Amino acid sequence: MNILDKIVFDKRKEVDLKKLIIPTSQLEASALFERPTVSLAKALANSSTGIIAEHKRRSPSKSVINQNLNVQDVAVGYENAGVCGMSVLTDGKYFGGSMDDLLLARAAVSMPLLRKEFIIDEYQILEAKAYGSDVILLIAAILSREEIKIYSEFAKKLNLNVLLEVHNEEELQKSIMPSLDMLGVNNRNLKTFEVSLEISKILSTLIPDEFVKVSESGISSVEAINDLKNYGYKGFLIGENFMKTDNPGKSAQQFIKALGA
Ligand SMILES: O=C(O)c1ccccc1NCC(=O)[C@H](O)[C@H](O)COP(=O)(O)O
Repeated sequence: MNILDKIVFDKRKEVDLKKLIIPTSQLEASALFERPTVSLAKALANSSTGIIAEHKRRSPSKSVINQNLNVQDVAVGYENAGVCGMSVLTDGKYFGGSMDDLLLARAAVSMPLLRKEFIIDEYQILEAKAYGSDVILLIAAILSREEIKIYSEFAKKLNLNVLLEVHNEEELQKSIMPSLDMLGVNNRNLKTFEVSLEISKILSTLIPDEFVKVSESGISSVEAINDLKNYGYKGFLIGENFMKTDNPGKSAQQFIKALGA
């Protein structure tokens, strides 16, 4: 099994267990379920910087990145830095995240929040909404076209934005459909961890204009962003580059200042 297979294997067990503990009726009754959501796609389309900053304690590829930070401090720092939105990893086993991270971030900021998760069940989309998320991530490598359609249409009914993530042409071709808001190209191969920004450049011409284009992973320089902008990218998801520092908000602020957009 590669790492993605392992994550999905564990995720199925986790979701089955959660369903027994918190029924969907309880998720739907949560106060945040009625909260009007904020569009990340619109924020990116109207931005000249396009940064989506991530909260990421550890990862399968890098092990520990930073376990010493308070998620609310990180969220407020990112918002004050002027990022367009924040990605909150909620997977516990492989990334050290939690649903509480999402809830705490939601309580601290008003910018769009992306639940960064391995979604394989509608239950997780209800959970995302109940815990204050504005956006869900769907990963083409772990979903069929039919599942992408069902989950993205379900998310749209809940007024959530959908970011669909691909890593190669085959994943992109099978995924294009009107119920997506943003198409993200992950520069990291989630099976081998190899990172190349060239993937974003190669796939850029195949992404229809109606979708906001997002480049994800391995981005650590202003030069890389300025280069990717030439390929039509409006969003840039950055995790480790900010999270490896003592003050991710300040790092994001300096990065955005250097972008000078
Ligand atoms: O980051 C990993 O090692 C990883 C491994 C397996 C599945 C997903 C993984 N990462 C999720 C992400 O897509 C990134 O956290 C995100 O794009 C930010 O990447 P980076 O700026 O390189 O931290």
